[in-house]
Amino acid sequence: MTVHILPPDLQATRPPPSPDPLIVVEDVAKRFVDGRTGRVTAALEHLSFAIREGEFVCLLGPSGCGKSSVLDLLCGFEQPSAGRIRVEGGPVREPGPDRGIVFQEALLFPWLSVLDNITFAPRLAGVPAALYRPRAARLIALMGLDGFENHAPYELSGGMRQRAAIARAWISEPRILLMDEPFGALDAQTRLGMQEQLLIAREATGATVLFVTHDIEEALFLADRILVLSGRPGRVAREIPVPFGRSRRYSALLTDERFGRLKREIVEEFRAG
Ligand SMILES: Nc1ncnc2c1ncn2[C@@H]1O[C@H](COP(=O)(O)OP(=O)(O)OP(=O)(O)O)[C@@H](O)[C@H]1O
Repeated sequence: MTVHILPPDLQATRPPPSPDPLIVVEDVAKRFVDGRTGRVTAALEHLSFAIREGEFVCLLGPSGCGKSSVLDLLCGFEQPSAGRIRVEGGPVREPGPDRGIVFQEALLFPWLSVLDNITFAPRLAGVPAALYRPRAARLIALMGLDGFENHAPYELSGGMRQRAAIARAWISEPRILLMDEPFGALDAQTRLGMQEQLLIAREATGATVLFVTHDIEEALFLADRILVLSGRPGRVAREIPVPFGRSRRYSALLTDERFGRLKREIVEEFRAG
């Protein structure tokens, strides 16, 4: 896959990073109550972490440990049962343009073209076409979707649909990108290309990324820091700074002895529960 470098006009114009964390999660619990039976499911308990501006953090944990619930809280789809969540210093009450979201399924509107999907948010917000059109064109090029602007989502491959979903999340210049296993449904080769493209785009935009995955190698390849969640109810069992710097090649990591060591350590952490 061609990897495009983000052009300067797509680089977000932001104030210099603040020394205060951009995202703060403090002793958060999330419990779901079944309205019919009254049964309570504790998804998260005593969850605390902070993320600084510009960091790429992976939330890594086994299935069902509450990873998606963390993103739902940060998006504002759900409210915590206990504890506090602050984004840019304020509480999260609802979804907002400061937080772009990419789910495992691309969730494009099937009746809209690729271009109309990507430009959905600025059109809804009444942004003039002269402002968002050039930006959309560059994102389409960046994501390797040239020539597919007028295609419907069903005419795209799974990888292309996901790239369109990322472009849609990125068009509003979100300060934070929340990604829930976005490459989980892709084949290994497409996935690798997407991961490399994401790292380049993140580097160029300076966006803060919280990326949920259950794939240890994916977390080690992408993250500046990994938060390993415990089994349900999820809390941070371990925090791992990733020592590979920002310009990464997957092939180089595979021969790095630290990669194998960290992978073994995380596997042990999973086994310990
Ligand atoms: N809306 C909901 N109502 C009731 N229970 C829920 C709801 N959302 C999540 N849960 C429960 O909370 C727990 C954590 O779910 P969550 O989807 O956050 O885990 P996850 O780590 O993202 O899982 P996976 O990796 O399998 O997607 C699970 O036991 C799930 O059944």
